[in-house]
Amino acid sequence: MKTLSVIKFGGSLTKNPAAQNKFLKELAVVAKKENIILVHGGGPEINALLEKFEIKSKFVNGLRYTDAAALEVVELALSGKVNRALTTGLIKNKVNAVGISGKDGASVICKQKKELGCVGEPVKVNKKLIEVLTKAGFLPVIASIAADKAGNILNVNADSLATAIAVAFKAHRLIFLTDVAGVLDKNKKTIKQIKVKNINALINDKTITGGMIPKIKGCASAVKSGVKEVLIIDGVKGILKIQGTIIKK
Ligand SMILES: Nc1ncnc2c1ncn2[C@@H]1O[C@H](COP(=O)(O)OP(=O)(O)O)[C@@H](O)[C@H]1O
Ligand SMILES: CC(=O)N[C@@H](CCC(=O)OP(=O)(O)O)C(=O)O
Repeated sequence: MKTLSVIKFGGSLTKNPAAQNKFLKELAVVAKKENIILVHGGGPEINALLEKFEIKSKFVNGLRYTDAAALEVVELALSGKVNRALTTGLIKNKVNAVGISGKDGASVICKQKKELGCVGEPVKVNKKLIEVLTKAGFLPVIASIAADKAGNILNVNADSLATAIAVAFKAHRLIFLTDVAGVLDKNKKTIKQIKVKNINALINDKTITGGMIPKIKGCASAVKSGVKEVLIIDGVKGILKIQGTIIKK
C-alpha cells in the first residue's frame, strides 16, 4: 500500500515562481509513488490583495487578526488565486489535482478564535470528501479556509490545517515547505533536529517567532499524535532532496 504524505506549501513560496514551478514538477514525481494531500497558505497574496482593498491587518503570534471585510479578501486570495494557480500547475504536470478548501464537504470544522475575529482553529476533520478524491486517484489541493459547525466561514492558519489533516488521516509524513532552510538558530544556522520537549524554550527565548510559531506547534502536535516523519524544509531546495529540520519525540 502507498504511504500518505501531507505536504503544506507555504504562501511565502508563491513569491518565488521558480521555486513554485520546481515544487509542482517534483510533486508530480512524488505523487506517482505516494498518496499526497496538498495544503497551502498564501500570506503574501492575502497581504497584496488587502493592500489593494485598503484593508489593514495585523498578526498576533503568527496569526492574522481577520475582520469580516478581511475575511472576504482572504478567501479570494486563497481559494481564488493561490489554489487555482497550484491546481492548474499540477494539471499541467499531468497530476489529477482537484482544488477545494477546508470548508468544502464540511471537511474541516473549526472553533472560532473570537479574539482574532473570523479566525478558526480546526477541531474536527470529516474525512469523506478528501477520501473520495484520493481513492479515485485525485490529488486534493486544500486552501486554508474552513467553517465552524454552523457553517460560518473562518480564516485558518494553513499550518494548523495541514496538521489537523495529517493527524486525522494518520499520515506517514507531514512536510512544511517554507522560504527558509528549516528552523534557524540565532546565528541563522539550520537546526537539523528538534525534540518536542525543547520547542517551548525556542519560542520563549525568541529563536522561533512569527510564522514559524504555528508551524513548530503543528509539528509538536503531529509528532505527539503519531505522525512518523515531521519536517520543516527549504522549499527552494525542493522535495526530492530534502533539507531542513526534523522534529522528533
Ligand atoms: N527560528 C526561525 N527559523 C526560521 N524562520 C523563522 C524563525 N523564526 C521566525 N521565522 C520566520 O518564519 C518565516 C516562515 O513562516 P511564514 O512566513 O509564515 O512562511 P510560510 O508562508 O511558508 O508558512 C520565515 O521566513 C522567517 O521569517
Ligand atoms: C489565521 C491566519 O493567520 N491565516 C493565514 C492563512 C494563510 C496562511 O497560513 O498562509 P502561509 O502559508 O503563507 O502562512 C493568513 O491569513 O495569513
